[in-house]
Amino acid sequence: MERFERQIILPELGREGQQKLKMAKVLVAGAGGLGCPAILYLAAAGVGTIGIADGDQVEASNLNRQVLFGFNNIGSSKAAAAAKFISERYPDTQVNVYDRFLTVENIPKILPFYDIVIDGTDSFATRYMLNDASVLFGKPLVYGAIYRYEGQIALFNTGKGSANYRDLFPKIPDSGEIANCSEAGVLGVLPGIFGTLQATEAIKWITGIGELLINKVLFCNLKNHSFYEIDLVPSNEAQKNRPATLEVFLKTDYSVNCQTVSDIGWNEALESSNPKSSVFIDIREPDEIPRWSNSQCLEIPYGELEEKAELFSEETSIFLFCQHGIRSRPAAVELRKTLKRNNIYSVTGGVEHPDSPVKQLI
Ligand SMILES: Nc1ncnc2c1ncn2[C@@H]1O[C@H](COP(=O)(O)OP(=O)(O)OP(=O)(O)O)[C@@H](O)[C@H]1O
Repeated sequence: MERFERQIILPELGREGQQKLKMAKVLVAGAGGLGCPAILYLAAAGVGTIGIADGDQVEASNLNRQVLFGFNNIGSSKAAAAAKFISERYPDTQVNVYDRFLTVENIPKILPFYDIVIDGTDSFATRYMLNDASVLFGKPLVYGAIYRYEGQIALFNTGKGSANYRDLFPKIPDSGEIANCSEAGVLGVLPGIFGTLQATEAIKWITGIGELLINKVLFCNLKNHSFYEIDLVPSNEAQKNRPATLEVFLKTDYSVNCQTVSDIGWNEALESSNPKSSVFIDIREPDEIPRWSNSQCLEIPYGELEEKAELFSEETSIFLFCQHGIRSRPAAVELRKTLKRNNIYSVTGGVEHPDSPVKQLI
């Protein structure tokens, strides 16, 4: 009781609210930038059972924001490392570890056990899959997403008339349209703020405190301190592609809907390329430096790419690169669509990547 004294004295929470938290079961999908702070504050607040699902391992580049991990965790399962962190500090929290990615096959066995789910994942395929599962199993979903200095959060699927992810994004974007943290970068505190807001929304839903973000999306931009909300109107039209039954859900291949572009690293691209059957194309503007003088590399700025790419035979693999790998991704998506073939790649990290031959020449 002493551990929760400061929140029990909150008039709206009290012993009753604390008991509700103790009885609550929250599933956190993804123990990454959003998931880590969410898990930490849920446990600190006294949520009785937390499920942590993630099939990934800790990398050094995660440490600026995934605050449950340190250098000693590099290479370990994120779900197991997060669970260890929590169990050591809050032995009164029951932690269930799912050290695997959530999929259409495993989520029907996991989700029904929980009261609410927090989405801390980073792929469209998973976001739509989690959303559709939460509707099918009648579980509220706390949505959160971040980009560079901005983020958004909402509470979906709390019952009849409550909007879900498909009302916010009816059309699944091509994965290349929007960069993720590894391409766009992220200030570590941003997922800290949004993961904590997600935990807050879950705690409010469990205890019945305050107003919930139902049919609303909250946005925040850290650069100019703007916090604002928009209304979200549920629509039947947005729901037409959502599997209506468990049977259809189990057969849905979410990764097919999210068209993926094969990103390729410099080392793999260089190894698999050969002058007769592949070409590297620098899609930057001519004044961008450093340049790569290599017989296998052509310089075709993004704007001229579509018309000139017709010149390459179907067998030629095309490796597109730019400064950081941000423009080459949508360029590869567009070119794959135009030329109707898949042997077109975006080289991860562009010329600024440490493995890039251009960087190594400097
Ligand atoms: N289907 C899924 N089930 C469970 N966890 C998932 C699923 N898809 C993605 N995740 C996890 O969501 C987390 C998202 O974290 P975050 O956005 O911070 O990115 P990251 O993948 O850890 O790092 P980076 O994008 O920099 O490589 C990751 O740990 C990832 O493994």
